[in-house]
Amino acid sequence: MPAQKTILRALSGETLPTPPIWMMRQAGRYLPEYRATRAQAGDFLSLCYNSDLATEVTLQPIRRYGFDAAILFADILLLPQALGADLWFVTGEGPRLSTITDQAGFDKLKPVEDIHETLNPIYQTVRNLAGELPKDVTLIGFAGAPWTVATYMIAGKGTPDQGPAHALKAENKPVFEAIIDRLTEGTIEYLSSQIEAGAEVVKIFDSWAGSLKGEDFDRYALAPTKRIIAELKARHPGIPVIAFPRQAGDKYIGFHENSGADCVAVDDSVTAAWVAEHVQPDGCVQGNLKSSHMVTGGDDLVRETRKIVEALKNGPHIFNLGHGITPDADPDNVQLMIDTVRGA
Ligand SMILES: Cc1c2[nH]c(c1CCC(=O)O)Cc1[nH]c(c(CCC(=O)O)c1C)Cc1[nH]c(c(CCC(=O)O)c1C)Cc1[nH]c(c(C)c1CCC(=O)O)C2
Repeated sequence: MPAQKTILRALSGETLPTPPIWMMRQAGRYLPEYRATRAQAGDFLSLCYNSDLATEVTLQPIRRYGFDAAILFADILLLPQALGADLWFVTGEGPRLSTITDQAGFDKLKPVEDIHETLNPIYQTVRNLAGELPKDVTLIGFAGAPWTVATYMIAGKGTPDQGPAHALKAENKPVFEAIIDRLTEGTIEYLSSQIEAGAEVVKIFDSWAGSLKGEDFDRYALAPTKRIIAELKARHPGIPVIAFPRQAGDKYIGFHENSGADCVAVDDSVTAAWVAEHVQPDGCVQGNLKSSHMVTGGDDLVRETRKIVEALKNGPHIFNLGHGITPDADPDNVQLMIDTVRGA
């Protein structure tokens, strides 16, 4: 067998002497070179849809740090936009979308086969990256999980408790479930096209999975993710999938098997020792350093990084943060984390 990339080895269940490493939001505002390219593009969405500049910002953290994986530069909210929702970003506040709260709103969405018209530039970014990345670096494509994307489409913005989506689920289940289904089918097509363009792994971000409890979690976080993974693996045998049901708590236990994911990414609300005991026996895990260490650095960063590497060293592990790096992070702290993981 040819020597494989370290991320792919970990995803196939191999325990490596040093965990491979990449970082959520590794291309982002904490990097001066990202801010410069974003200014050149004009704004965030123009950057996402400009394949050349999106390729450039994806490569920036690879050049600067030599991460083991590159993640496509795009956003989980491009899919609702491709389905016909209006999308814009308010500086300092975040995303805004036209809202869907009833059947009439749902009926305005486009059919799934129409998404590619909008998303073609994203596939072009993937093709560019497949050609330009160093040969030991793995290319990760991604999408949001249906529940998380639906919370933005229903509220029209990010919400602390996903209240509007929970309300629609309670008051108009048919429309709520129709949105989940359309997103599930759209996500299958979107990720399938990324894989055809050259993504070697795909990740499903369910950032708000933790606000679904009990049966709701199984129905609206787990089941759509399972359906997406099953269909992707049927179409692209062997494609590895990372699932990130953020803040799933006890629902992290068994998530590999229940969803079909090759790797479960864990946030920082659980300890690495707990993950080693309850989640890693089922397969590769990814995580889970607190993002705030990228701001504060120092001995705490080194100690906590070592603790995670140590706790997860007896099974397949990809080192990462528990959530995205924040704009106020110090780029030198990222280097310190990488040096600590690699034992430099
Ligand atoms: C919920 C969510 C979104 N987008 C994403 C999620 C799921 C992961 C998570 O929970 O963070 C995922 C995402 N967003 C972005 C990526 C690119 C790949 C990466 O480097 O990780 C990925 C994987 C770029 C981005 N997406 C966004 C930025 C910042 C945009 C800018 O340059 O101003 C980046 C680099 C904007 C964005 N996009 C979104 C929000 C809420 C915001 C505003 C918040 C913020 O400003 O950080 C939606």
